[in-house]
Amino acid sequence: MAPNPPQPDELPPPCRDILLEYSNQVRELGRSVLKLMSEALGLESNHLLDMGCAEGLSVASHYYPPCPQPELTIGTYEHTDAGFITILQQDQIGGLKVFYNNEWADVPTIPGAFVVNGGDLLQLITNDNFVSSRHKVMANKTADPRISVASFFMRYLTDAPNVLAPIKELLSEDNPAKYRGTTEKEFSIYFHQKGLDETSALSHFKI
Ligand SMILES: O=C(O)CCC(=O)C(=O)O
Ligand SMILES: [Fe+2]
Repeated sequence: MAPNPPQPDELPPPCRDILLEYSNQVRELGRSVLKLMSEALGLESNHLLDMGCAEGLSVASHYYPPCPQPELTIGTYEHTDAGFITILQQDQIGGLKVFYNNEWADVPTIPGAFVVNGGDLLQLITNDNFVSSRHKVMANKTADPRISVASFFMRYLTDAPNVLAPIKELLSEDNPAKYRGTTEKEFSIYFHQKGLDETSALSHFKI
């Protein structure tokens, strides 16, 4: 949806208007979250926005059919997201788990609430101040399918002028940069080549 939005007639008519409206609204929400994250890091509130963290947006809808034998499979394999943040809307079915305090925890379904996952590029530019969340989706035996909408903040496979590296204000002699500089394009190409597995794309960029 950004920086190169589709032509409306490229989107399926049943979700055309709502998808365009949703992505505008979710982009605003993402901008607010990124401002709060900048402040939490002790930076100017526009710092992450000025680095381009809200310039790219891809929206993916997921449909997980009910599964008669969920113990034999998985909905989405464990992974971290590549970008800065992901704003996720899940329905009431549940099944999303996040790796927290060394164990897999259920992410409760709360009507009207969004889940915000930090991604690998956020971890890279914050030099591990924010760590990307490992998450996965379990298959469900429920009568209804599970539907989720994930909004990824990143310019995937797109030329972006800026080089991304750990933010200087967060570094010190005792806390040197842990990652080399990269671009959203280089990072996303590497992330996709690697595929979704338990390994982190970040190790490829470690100094
Ligand atoms: O369906 C979900 O709740 C999560 C999907 C997900 O992790 C992703 O699209 O990266
Ligand atoms: Fe994900």
